[in-house]
Amino acid sequence: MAQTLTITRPDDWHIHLRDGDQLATTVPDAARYFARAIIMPNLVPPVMNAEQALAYKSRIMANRPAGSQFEPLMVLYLTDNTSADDIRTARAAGVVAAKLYPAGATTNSASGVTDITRLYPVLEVMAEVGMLLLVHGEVTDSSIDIFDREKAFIDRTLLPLRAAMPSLKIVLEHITTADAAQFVTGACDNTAATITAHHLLYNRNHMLAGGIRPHYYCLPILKRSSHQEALIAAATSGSARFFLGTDSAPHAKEKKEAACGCAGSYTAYAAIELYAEAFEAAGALDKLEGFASHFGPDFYGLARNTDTITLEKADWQVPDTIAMAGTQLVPLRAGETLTWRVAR
Ligand SMILES: NC(=O)N[C@@H](CC(=O)O)C(=O)O
Ligand SMILES: [Zn+2]
Ligand SMILES: [Zn+2]
Repeated sequence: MAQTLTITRPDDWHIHLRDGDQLATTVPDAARYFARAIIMPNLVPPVMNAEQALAYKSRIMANRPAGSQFEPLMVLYLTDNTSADDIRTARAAGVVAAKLYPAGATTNSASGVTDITRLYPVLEVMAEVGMLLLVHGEVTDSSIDIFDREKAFIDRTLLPLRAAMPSLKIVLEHITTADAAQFVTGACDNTAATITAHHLLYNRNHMLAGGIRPHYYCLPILKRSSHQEALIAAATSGSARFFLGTDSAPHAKEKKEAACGCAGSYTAYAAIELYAEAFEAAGALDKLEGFASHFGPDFYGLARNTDTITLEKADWQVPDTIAMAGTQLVPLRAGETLTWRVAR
């Protein structure tokens, strides 16, 4: 009898589904067993208002597999021009959060925010109407080393923002450093973070030692192993401030394997399987359910899912590529073996 693990059905609190024909690949992958997912709004052009969020949501729903109950949770993309009215209208339309992309920080962030302090009145309204602030936490200052950009963002932007806006719920997305884990642990109760599977499984040696591996390149960039260890400790600590967000971010193979490759790793095809591997390696499989299925909905003020999924220990080979909208994408761990799978 294979080892099995049954947990409350999980949700993904950070995913990129892209748009158009790409949804035919990304939505079924996300909907395999996640009940809900926070849909990142960094399309081109971005999802900036309620109308665009609802239209995007219906394009996602149109790509759900037959019988799927998968629920996309929509997010607004903050720009310098986002108004209090945009927030109120979006909240009334069911949008749950707004995303802060410092302008230029990551994929499709060109329309992002140049100075967050000028949006403080808008953030006040978010706190008032119960909309969360999701943050890509990196400075864009080119004089700051890429490996230090998350810590610099915490010091320069997040600490003052946290102090100025105590009643705003803030999720620091895809954290990559011990500094970020410490910030979240030490901040007020309205503070949480998502952690990706790849930041639990890898450090920058995996990306750079013995050859450059572009499919490990994502932002914020993988850090040294001491940071990886701090993330594993946070994710497996049982603290309700840390929960699952894959940051699965598909880019076509030729856009990754290029002289100037795009940032983002595709993990949605095997998300919970990859997390199970990381938690098992840490001797903490008993902590996976809280991280994957309880703490996210608790922080968002949503009900936990009531049904379950079962993982089983069984080797299987990851395909070399996955077809997406007339291109191929190379999933993280392409051609390698995974040791967990979701039982049917
Ligand atoms: N994580 C990434 O490296 N890329 C994401 C954007 C993001 O989440 O920062 C993408 O949209 O490709
Ligand atoms: Zn990001
Ligand atoms: Zn992301």
